[in-house]
Amino acid sequence: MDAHVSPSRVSGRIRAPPSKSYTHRAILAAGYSDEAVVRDALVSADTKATMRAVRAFGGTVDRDGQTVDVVGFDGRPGTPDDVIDCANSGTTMRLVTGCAALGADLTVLTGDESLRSRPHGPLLTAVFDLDGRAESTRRNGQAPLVVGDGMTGGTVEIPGDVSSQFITALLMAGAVTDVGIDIDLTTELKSSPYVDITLELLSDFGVEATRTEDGFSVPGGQSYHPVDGEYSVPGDFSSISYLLAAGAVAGAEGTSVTIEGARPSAQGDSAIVDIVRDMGAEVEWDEDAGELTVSPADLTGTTVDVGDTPDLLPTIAVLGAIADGDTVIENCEHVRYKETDRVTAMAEELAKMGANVTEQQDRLTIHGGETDLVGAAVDGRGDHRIVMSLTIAALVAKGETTIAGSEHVDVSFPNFFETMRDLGVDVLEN
Ligand SMILES: O=C(O)C1=C[C@@H](OP(=O)(O)O)[C@@H](O)[C@H](O)C1
Ligand SMILES: C=C(OP(=O)(O)O)C(=O)O
Repeated sequence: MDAHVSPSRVSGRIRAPPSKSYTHRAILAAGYSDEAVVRDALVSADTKATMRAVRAFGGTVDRDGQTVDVVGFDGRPGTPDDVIDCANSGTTMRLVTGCAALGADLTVLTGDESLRSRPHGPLLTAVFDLDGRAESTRRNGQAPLVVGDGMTGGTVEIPGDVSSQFITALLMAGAVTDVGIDIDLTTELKSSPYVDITLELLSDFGVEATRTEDGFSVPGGQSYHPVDGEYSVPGDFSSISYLLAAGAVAGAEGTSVTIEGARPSAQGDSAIVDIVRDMGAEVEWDEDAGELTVSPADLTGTTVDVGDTPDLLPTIAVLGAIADGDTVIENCEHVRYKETDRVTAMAEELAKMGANVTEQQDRLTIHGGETDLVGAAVDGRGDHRIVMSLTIAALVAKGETTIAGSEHVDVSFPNFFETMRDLGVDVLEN
């Protein structure tokens, strides 16, 4: 599907979708438990993949709107009857690999073309080092994966600069091994707030896990029980980044955009609030009410290290293309390992709209303010974040922008275009 976006002014009050990262973890943690209810869950293509995995391991998952009732497999995943399709979801594939490794038999994991091109090698090696089996069928560290053979606990070394999801996978699975898992990082950890999300969620499910001098540690022999049997998912700050950016660059004069569902949590991507402020927009955050209000402003360029916040790169790149002066996005090599290589994708797609962008392996510089953005035919590259960020660029471009593959927003923000329309955006999908 294509989205045809005309220049638009936005204002009004909308609600952010629930967090994808918390939902994945909560559904899988509920699977590891005997029974749990997940409230305010994100129901999207990616989180449905994690629900499928919990069912495949023998759990039941019943959904009524955003409430998900799970009867779990109580720490002992069964052998799936069929291959598990993780679709486009890296989080599902990595976290489910940890779980599948506990099984006495084998599980086969696959996904779409994008997911089958993403790296899993360090996690496969870690499972092998912990006496499980985890292999890439093509022996290149990429899915399809064959995983199982009863991973035991112990100490394992793993690099932290490919994906923090490997750490999350080992911590979640390690809690139900006999002896637990000590993880020693052999490199700096990228995306580290995502491990904080894991530690926070594990604690809410009654599972102890800690940071150590060398990495992380989870004792074994634990069981998952959420307080009162329930867990509520907070709003998603990666999704909020598009809404904040829309309000900052395309707000109707004298109006504002208010975003509900912006409760503080461990999400590193809440850094978008300070980034937008640094660029010159006025943002008020009522943390108790979970409400963000942003007013339009002329933005100026900034420098941002995205080591902890890779998913913000497409949003920051668009803000930079609209702001005056250079915006420098540093420490972004790991953003190349996502649904697409998002460093190249943003450089090339923004260039189609007239932006002047310099791409380096670990850095993206957007030379803003040199020319106005112009509407163009751009490609979302099958990547939800590329589609959503280009939509924000289109709000202020001269003329209509057509974004190919708009349906991919269903990965993390299924009602993205409805929300845009509610804010006053002129968009047609066909
Ligand atoms: O654990 C998570 O929920 C995620 C971790 C991050 O990935 P990496 O750890 O691979 O950088 C992030 O990009 C992804 O969208 C979600
Ligand atoms: C990279 C992302 O997710 P995942 O790794 O789960 O595919 C994302 O949502 O931007």
